[in-house]
Amino acid sequence: MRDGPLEDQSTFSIPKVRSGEGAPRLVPALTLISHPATHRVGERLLMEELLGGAKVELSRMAPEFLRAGETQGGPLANGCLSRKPIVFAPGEGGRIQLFVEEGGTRVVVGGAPVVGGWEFGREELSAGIPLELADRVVLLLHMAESEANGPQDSLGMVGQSPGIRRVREHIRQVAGLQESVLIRGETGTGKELVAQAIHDNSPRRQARFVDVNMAAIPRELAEAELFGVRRGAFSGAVRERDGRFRVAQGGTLFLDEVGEMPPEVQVKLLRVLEQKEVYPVGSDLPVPTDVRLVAATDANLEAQSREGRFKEPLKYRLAEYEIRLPPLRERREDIGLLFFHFARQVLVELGDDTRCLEEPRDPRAEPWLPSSLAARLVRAPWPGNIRQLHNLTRQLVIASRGKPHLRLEPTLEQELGPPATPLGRPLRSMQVPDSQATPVPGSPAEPRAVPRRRPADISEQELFAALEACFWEPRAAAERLGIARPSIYDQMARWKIRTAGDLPSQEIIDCFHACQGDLDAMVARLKVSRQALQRRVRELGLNN
Ligand SMILES: Nc1ncnc2c1ncn2[C@@H]1O[C@H](COP(=O)(O)OP(=O)(O)OP(=O)(O)O)[C@@H](O)[C@H]1O
Repeated sequence: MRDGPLEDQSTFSIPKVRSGEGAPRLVPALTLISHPATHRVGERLLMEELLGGAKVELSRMAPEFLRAGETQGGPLANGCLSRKPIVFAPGEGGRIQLFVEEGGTRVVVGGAPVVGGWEFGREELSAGIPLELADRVVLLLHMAESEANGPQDSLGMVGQSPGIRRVREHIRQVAGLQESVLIRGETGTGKELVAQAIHDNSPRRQARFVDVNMAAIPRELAEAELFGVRRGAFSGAVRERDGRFRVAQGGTLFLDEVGEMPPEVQVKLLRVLEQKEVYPVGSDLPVPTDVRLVAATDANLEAQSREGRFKEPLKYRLAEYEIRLPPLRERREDIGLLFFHFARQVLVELGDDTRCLEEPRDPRAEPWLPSSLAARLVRAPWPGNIRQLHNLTRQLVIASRGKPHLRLEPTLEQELGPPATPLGRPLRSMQVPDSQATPVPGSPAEPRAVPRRRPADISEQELFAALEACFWEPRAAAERLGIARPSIYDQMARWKIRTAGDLPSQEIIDCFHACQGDLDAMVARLKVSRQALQRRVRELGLNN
């Protein structure tokens, strides 16, 4: 009796592009999914410049890729990539353009080589676009959160995506407390791993972590399993038996698939949680209990409550703190890291050589994980989430034993979805726009997707919305609105929208202290261009 697919139950804690105070800032980014030096996988390049209207050039030599929260990294540095850069440029309406010169690095997107100019839409960007470079390196072009505060202890969980970083923060916040925790997320997203991490980081770590899967216990035995049995309580009960509560005394009891709990057991569990004592089946004598409860579900408990199948008060008791796990399709940037983590595990387990995970001496050698396969992994639908990726990695590695490269057997084809679906569309112009230069009005050489408009026709709301969507960068907002760049400043003055230059020094100083110097937090509060604000902060000597 499982609910169908969730109504996006596990996703609502994942930030979308939002604005306003405290909202995460999304920046176009490139994350390494596959690289012949597999230890580089997971490093990323944030392309902040695109938000400010400038372009980013990517070659073998520059720029540097970093792991989220770290400050030291390096360029792609693979001999098969050209020194001639490929170029990323901002398009209209949040789109991103890619320019590949002939004779430079070969780039394959959606199964087809890109030559000249190409453009990707916002929806494609939020799903993530794999770019195969020179058949050696696979990058995911996507939107990432810019703020990642320092390296994190993994807590046994692989991944650097904002979703998994947030889950780790939740675990750290709640582990040391006594609160019950409800972990929600689709099947295979790692709920049990989170429960274990909570226990391992709690003061109860020396006592037991007891795991009960409510879906695996026959209904009629559920009560006895949890609360124990007194001898003679029913015809089969010849011996006294401790329930799971008793076994977990002093430790953590993990109730997996809690939505499957029979209603009569729900009532008893609620009483146990309220009175902190259990009644074994067939006994009137309460036994005091000291157990921390962690529960997990992929079911829609709210719908079950409405239908009378799950006691609402129990839901509140179980969810004194709630953690939601993102599905894998919303953290595709972690797929490379997870794949190589599982592949290493399997190789070690099989006693096989792990040298295939090191950078080959010959830079022309094909990588162990072919780029086209890495690109397919990153775009697959993954309804079974990390468990499915784990299983598929195992099968791939085992089926390819003794071969120089991983090969996708026809039996695994179906799991990954269609081999290559087209992504993006070609641009009419092959020219990289000089995005730093002021465009010549009406120049026939510059094709424009947004028609030119009279600045006076732009309403206050429209101007504000464009600035907000462009993270308060006037230049980008002007492009978006289809007006000349100098005009946007006139319009901002007309509607009394402040620029960083208009802010009184004292306001900047106060905000700097309130935000503890976090520039992104200041931008969210003051609603002005980041670059310009940074200049003011520097001029005021606040950085020192
Ligand atoms: N972040 C992660 N890093 C490494 N392995 C992970 C991660 N998340 C999940 N896994 C692995 O994926 C598999 C499924 O995880 P887990 O059993 O915790 O999922 P679940 O959400 O509890 O699944 P279900 O709802 O089906 O019980 C396990 O092998 C687990 O070790």
